[in-house]
Amino acid sequence: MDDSSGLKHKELEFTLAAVSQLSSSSLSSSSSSSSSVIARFSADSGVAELRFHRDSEFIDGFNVDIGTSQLFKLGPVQSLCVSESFGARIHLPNGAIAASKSKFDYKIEPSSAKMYFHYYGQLLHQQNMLQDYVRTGTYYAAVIENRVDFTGRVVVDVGAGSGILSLFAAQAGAKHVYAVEASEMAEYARKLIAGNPALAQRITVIKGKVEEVELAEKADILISEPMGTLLVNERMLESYIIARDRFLVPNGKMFPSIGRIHMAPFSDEYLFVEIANKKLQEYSFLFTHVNVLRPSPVSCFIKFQGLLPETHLKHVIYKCKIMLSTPMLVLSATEFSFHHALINYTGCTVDFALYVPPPYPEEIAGSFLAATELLWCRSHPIVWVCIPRPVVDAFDPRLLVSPPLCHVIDFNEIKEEDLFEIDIPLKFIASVGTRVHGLACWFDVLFNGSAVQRWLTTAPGAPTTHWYQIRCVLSQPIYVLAGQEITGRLHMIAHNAQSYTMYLSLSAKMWGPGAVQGGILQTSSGKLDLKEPYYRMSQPQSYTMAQDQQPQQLLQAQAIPIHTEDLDEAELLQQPSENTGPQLQ
Ligand SMILES: C[S@@+](CC[C@H](N)C(=O)[O-])C[C@H]1O[C@@H](n2cnc3c(N)ncnc32)[C@H](O)[C@@H]1O
Repeated sequence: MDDSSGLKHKELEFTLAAVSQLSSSSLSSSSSSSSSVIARFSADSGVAELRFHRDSEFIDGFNVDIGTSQLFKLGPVQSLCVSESFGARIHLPNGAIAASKSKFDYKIEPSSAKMYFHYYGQLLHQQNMLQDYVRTGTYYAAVIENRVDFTGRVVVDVGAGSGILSLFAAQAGAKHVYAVEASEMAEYARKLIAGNPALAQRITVIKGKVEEVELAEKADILISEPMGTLLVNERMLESYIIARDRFLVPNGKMFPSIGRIHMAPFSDEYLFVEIANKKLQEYSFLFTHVNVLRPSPVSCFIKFQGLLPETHLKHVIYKCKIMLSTPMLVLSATEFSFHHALINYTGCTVDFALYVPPPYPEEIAGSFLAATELLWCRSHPIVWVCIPRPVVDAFDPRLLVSPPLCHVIDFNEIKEEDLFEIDIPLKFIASVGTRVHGLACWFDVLFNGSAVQRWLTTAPGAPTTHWYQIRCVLSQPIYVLAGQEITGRLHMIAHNAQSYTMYLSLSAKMWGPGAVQGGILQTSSGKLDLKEPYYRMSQPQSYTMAQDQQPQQLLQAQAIPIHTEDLDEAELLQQPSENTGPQLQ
């Protein structure tokens, strides 16, 4: 703020609707009595700050430097959370300043992060990725072929997992590799790397989040495998970008450096019918019935009614568990704690109890819960509604209705915030007359080495990876004729369960006479949660092509020839093996 405006010493004041996430020692007691807390923007000492006051008293110990802060919207209606980019400075009573939450902690729900790192802390899941020969082999080839980029260089392996990419980088002659891994897998990585003494002396495993750890030196090159389903699921790309900003020297290399999301409309009657049936089944139990009992404290019993197949039980309980630890963010005006989850499962009914101490919140809003929305209405206090999930499987590329278009994400250039909301306008020309049932998506990434450029692709028709492909099924099909234009939008909004809410709409534009008016004939839209896609692996694989029918370039891609003289090192790689079950990525 400049002097001439006269604003330099002014303060802007507003009363907080709710305080629930401030947790310094001095504020913790006020978390539920929000009405008397006032937030005040000030620019006293030239530093714009947000301060909190209760009963005219400045609450010492929690003030936010606006210059280094970010605003996060927690839900469509509810409050904004203000945080500092590099962790809030909490002034402790003894005068020390403690770094508190990191960027990761501010945007990711703790229960989601806990489950996420627990998943990656298990060897089974690392093994599943290691055994994806297309994935691991392409990384290996890309690193070994581009020795020139690694030799004598400092490398950071972002999210090192088992440490496999660190070993590749060290093999390619890296001066030193910092393997940063937040999960318990870091301990295994240490052991695995120690088992390769020739390389181990040039690798340091650091247990922690890339958003939080400090490194002794800057990196010349970053290597990482941050890709989730549809490239962006898990929101690990943001950690890759943060690592770039924290550790990489200017003009340093990123392996991979570019990601592309490819999209095309598809037609698949079998899938459409299957999903339509599944929806009926899910809705039948996701309409919840709520009884409010009034002992002290007040408890609500939520009963799922209707058909609950065994296969869904795990899913439902899992959701309940997510709810157990997350509602504080939504119910910012009140304490909201669940007493315990599952009480009873009798064939087709699941009950669980939750305690809601009065006063009841006026409104609950938000869609941060994975695959669910929690809505508030007075007559039935809580309604839990399912958001459809996209489908993951390998499909025949002949199901595509038009050539794909792609959305490019340049890892060298993109800002972390650019990934909070991804908005892709869609425009296709139908190659055939058919019914369009949804949008098919896949991705690829580029290793832009100085010697060899290599793409890792998850395209339909290419050798299958553990990512397969993803399909968003519309609630209504759209009829198109060959040559007709299909327009639409894929709008993805990141949520704090490390994934995205997807808003998809597809429309068929008028074709033939009258087309110049640009009229829309039919449109179909839907909302999906990318967090836990439906793995359709129990179904017979829709796409199985005999070896002799495969295009030559695909067979070549599967073999992943490595252009290097160090073929003895290539022998370290295992042979391809089967992919197993559902996974995060
Ligand atoms: C997809 S796995 C890849 C593992 C290994 N690099 C590989 O290619 O086999 C991603 C890994 O990154 C770790 N990870 C995710 N986010 C992280 C973060 N913010 N800081 C540190 N590690 C992270 C996960 O725990 C997981 O082990």
